[in-house]
Amino acid sequence: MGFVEDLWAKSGSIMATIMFVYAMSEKFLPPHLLAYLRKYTHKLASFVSPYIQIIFHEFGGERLKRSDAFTAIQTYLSANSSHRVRRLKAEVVKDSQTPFVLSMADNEEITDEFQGVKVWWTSTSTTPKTQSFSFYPASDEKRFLTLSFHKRYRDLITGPYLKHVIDEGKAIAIKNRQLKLYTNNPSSRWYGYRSTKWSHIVFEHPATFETLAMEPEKKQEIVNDLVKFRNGKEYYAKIGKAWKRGYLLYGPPGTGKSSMIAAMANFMNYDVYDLELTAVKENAELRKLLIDTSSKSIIVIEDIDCSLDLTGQRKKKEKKDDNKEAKDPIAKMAEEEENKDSKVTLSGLLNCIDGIWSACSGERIIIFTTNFVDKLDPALIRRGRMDKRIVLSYCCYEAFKVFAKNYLGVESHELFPKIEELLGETNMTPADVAENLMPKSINEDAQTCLQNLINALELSKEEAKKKTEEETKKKAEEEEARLEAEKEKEECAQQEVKANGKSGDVVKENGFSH
Ligand SMILES: Nc1ncnc2c1ncn2[C@@H]1O[C@H](COP(=O)(O)OP(=O)(O)OP(=O)(O)O)[C@@H](O)[C@H]1O
Repeated sequence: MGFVEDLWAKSGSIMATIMFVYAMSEKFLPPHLLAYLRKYTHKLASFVSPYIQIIFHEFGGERLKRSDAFTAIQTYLSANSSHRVRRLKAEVVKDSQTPFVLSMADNEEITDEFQGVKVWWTSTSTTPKTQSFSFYPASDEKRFLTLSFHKRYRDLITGPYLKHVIDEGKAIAIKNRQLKLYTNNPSSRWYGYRSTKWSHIVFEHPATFETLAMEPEKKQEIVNDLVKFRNGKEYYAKIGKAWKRGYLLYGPPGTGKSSMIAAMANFMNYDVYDLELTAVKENAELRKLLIDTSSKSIIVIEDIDCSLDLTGQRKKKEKKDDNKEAKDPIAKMAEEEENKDSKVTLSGLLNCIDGIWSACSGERIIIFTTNFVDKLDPALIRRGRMDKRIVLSYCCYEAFKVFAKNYLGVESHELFPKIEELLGETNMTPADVAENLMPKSINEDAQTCLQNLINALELSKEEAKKKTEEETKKKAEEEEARLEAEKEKEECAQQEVKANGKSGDVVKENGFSH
């Protein structure tokens, strides 16, 4: 049995080799001989071999788009077998974390195993002898992967194995991909037509949930929420809703809103789209930008209270700037037309989010940030639109401990109780705590840094006390001035009454005298 299995295995490998030889001969034989060879090799192969071959071409029929299956299989094979193959090919791949990606070189063969069944993969490329001209750079080279396996395992290999290969290939690609930070450019106008698009840079923010200073329970709650969302594909499909989640982050400046967004993006491995609403001139443009976002992305609208005013209209400032730009009469007419009803409004924004993403596949997160939650329109923050609110506030003791561990490598210290006490007595943002705790030179040890923080907290407490005293004093002075003014007013009124009373007497007297 072992011998037979081995024989079959060998013949599978031989078949793969025949395919190479065949592919190589494509390069050198004249076309009419090649046609014969093709016909008879296939006949012979199918007659003698119990092996099946599946071919995956790099490009589809139109050769415009690289086949997703090919890419996923190549990623899977590169990750699982690059150490087993002797000849590798190095390619610069746009979105990869590494400078180049290694994959199996042409005409190499590797063996894979699935549930105890052996399969063989070969990579082949052919260059037809053609003089035809093409616009597509890869059009003269055909590359394909061939999978060979025993026909006994047809169901296992064409079903579960290929699914496993493609799923794993996609997962590896996501893990290895380089995150991007997109920003929308101010839209430009060309004879009445507006156009806008995203431009991107590599996203390399170092913030993670480990570096984020906040209460551990709150942090865990957010992580759990994200994991639930990420695994929620079936759930969202079942309830018939778009696979999206909205977060509202609010808190004073320097409390970690941007750091939280970066930590979320790194944790989820999602691209970030930083949507600058003030650069968007009309709802149609907003729609286009939202449609252009990829799945597995976080769309961020920062300082929402500054981007749209409370009635949902765009800020007047941008409108003024826009007028300056529109000197051409045609463009001016188009702009006047557009101004009638196409401004970016709050309802436009919300409808875009609800409507477009219901029709788009893939998962998306939208995050609004604000320093002033009370200023926001209730329509924006109502449940369903903003699924979760996250308050980021002044630094608490738990958050300080994260900084102490990350910045100084200390988890306990005799100065901790003093810091806990001071943090309870004064409001200091995490940004300021981080700034004060960070060693200023290599000579500063943990003790010095903690003492620096204590000094800063005491100063902050002192300043806050002084400010409160000044405010109290100011209020008292204002109250005194108000009372004084009231007293003066009363005295004036009394004097007036007196004066009027006297003149009344004169009138009376006069009346009498008449
Ligand atoms: N909770 C936090 N955890 C870790 N680092 C923080 C935190 N809050 C602030 N920081 C530090 O302070 C700096 C400023 O924080 P960040 O930009 O995230 O605050 P923000 O709330 O977004 O501020 P703004 O409202 O001004 O944009 C960051 O570079 C980060 O190092």
